[in-house]
Amino acid sequence: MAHLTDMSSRILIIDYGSQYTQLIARRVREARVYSEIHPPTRSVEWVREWNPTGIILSGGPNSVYGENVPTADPALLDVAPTLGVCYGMQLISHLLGGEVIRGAHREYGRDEVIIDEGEALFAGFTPGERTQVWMSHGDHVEKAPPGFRVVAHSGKQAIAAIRHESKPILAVQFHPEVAHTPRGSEIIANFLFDTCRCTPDWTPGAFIEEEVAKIRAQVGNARVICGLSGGVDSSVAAALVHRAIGDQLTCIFVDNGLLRLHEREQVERTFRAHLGIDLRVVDASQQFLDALAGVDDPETKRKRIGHTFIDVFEEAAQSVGDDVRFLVQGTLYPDVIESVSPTGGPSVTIKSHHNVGGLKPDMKFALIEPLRELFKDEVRNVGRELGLPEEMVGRHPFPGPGLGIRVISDVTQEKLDVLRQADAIYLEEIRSAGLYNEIWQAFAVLLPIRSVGVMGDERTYENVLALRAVTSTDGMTADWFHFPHEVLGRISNRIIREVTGINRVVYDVSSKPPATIEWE
Ligand SMILES: Nc1ncnc2c1ncn2[C@@H]1O[C@H](COP(=O)(O)OP(=O)(O)OP(=O)(O)O)[C@@H](O)[C@H]1O
Ligand SMILES: O=c1[nH]c(=O)c2[nH+]cn([C@@H]3O[C@H](COP(=O)(O)O)[C@@H](O)[C@H]3O)c2[nH]1
Ligand SMILES: NC(=O)CC[C@H](N)C(=O)O
Ligand SMILES: [Mg+2]
Repeated sequence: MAHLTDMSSRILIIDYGSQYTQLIARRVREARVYSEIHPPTRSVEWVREWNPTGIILSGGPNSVYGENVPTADPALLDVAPTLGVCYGMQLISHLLGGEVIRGAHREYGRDEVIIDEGEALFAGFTPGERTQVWMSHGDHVEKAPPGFRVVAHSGKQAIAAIRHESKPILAVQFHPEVAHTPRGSEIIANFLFDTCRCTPDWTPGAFIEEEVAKIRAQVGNARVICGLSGGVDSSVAAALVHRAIGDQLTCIFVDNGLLRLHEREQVERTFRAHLGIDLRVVDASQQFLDALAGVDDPETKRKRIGHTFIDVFEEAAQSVGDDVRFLVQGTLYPDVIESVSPTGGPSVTIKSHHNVGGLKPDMKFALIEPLRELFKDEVRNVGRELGLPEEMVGRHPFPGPGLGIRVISDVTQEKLDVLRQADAIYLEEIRSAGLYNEIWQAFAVLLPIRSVGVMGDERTYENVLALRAVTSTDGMTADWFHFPHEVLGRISNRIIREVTGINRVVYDVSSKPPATIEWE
């Protein structure tokens, strides 16, 4: 890989706080062009100095006509070719004299746009063609600014894309960066290569070597522990760090009592079979149950779980050695963006992932998180490159807070046992129907709602279980999985028959957004 500073093309992404900003970076990365994300507070002089080949303005949660909202100096639009996305498009319109208003209905999820004419941003598309896109906005551009023309529209003539008549300023209302805009990468590539004339010479193939070098420099001779869950991210992080520092690394697997049926045994077995790394298993289930007793607020649960993890790691570190100064976590970008604002930009907290927003503030370790800017499927590829078996890299994600955020309301041992049993049947049936690899993630949720049923002529009054299964590539957007009805029927029958405490099963048909994958 050529060194970053030698790159002939560089894209500056300005983060207005969208959940998807890093996905823009990822698409640019996939097109083999170098990019960096920066907050909207960078001055025009700073940007000129940075010398971008092109600029992308991300989406964001604010409304451009609101007070104290992030904005841009209009002079920015003359520094380099610019593409505005969602809030970015609204901002360009607002700055240059167009009209942005709150719409009667908000548009969330799938939509279609019609390409109005032969526009370079849509090279490869046919004029008049309808193309599927992902929308997530409440405001819209009612009138394009003077000097702009509309190059795509949606629904009832709503403006979906605009371009300046003579300057390289383009904007789209939808999100080309998400996987649910199937031809979004082509649109971004058209901007990069047609409008910005970028050269595709940044290949991330040496990501591993670069990270290995960084980790060695950071760690020196110190000892390092890794929070290992057996999931994809921590296994890949462990393998990567092990490649860098070998025996200085010890992995700690915490049984937090919130794991799935037989998970502890399975993780130990797979890990020992495939990775020659020192592994310690710590049983901390009672500690987690105590921390969760009586808590039903999701954010409080997440923070208690996050803090308890660190307590457990700190204690475990003492048995590893006196000089444990670093904690490796398999944190990925979605964990970060949903928890905090990574660039100091204006994103809001959606949920505090236990390993980011839920961390203990006075923790003793410095963090090593080599995957912090990547997405799940990119991590899977790094894992394959490192030689990890498909059994590890192909696993469905399972969140650190585990069943603790799938028992809605307060967590007790009894509820966990009911959920664990139902969840195991659900996954067993998915596997035996041959659907495991078609689904990105599947799990059951125990609801604090009871309903009346009749079983063997007797009245029952028991809990409702919700099933969730989604398709996704990166966890940032997701769609509910379309199960064959007979499989759903079989799952429901088995759960109601075999699990005492559940007499009704429902299936969750919400996409993300506007829902999230987990319920809490
Ligand atoms: N039971 C556990 N024991 C030790 N560390 C854990 C445990 N659960 C989670 N962690 C830590 O928290 C991080 C984030 O968890 P997360 O579930 O996002 O990732 P993962 O478990 O590695 O992968 P996956 O998303 O495939 O489940 C993990 O990478 C790991 O470092
Ligand atoms: O390790 C984790 N710690 C957490 O606190 C956490 N919360 C959600 N998730 C997982 O992240 C992905 C996106 O989930 P959401 O759509 O619910 O935010 C899904 O794969 C979730 O299972 C977590 N993983
Ligand atoms: N996703 C976005 O960028 C949304 C922009 C703006 N907040 C709206 O709702 O229209
Ligand atoms: Mg996990």
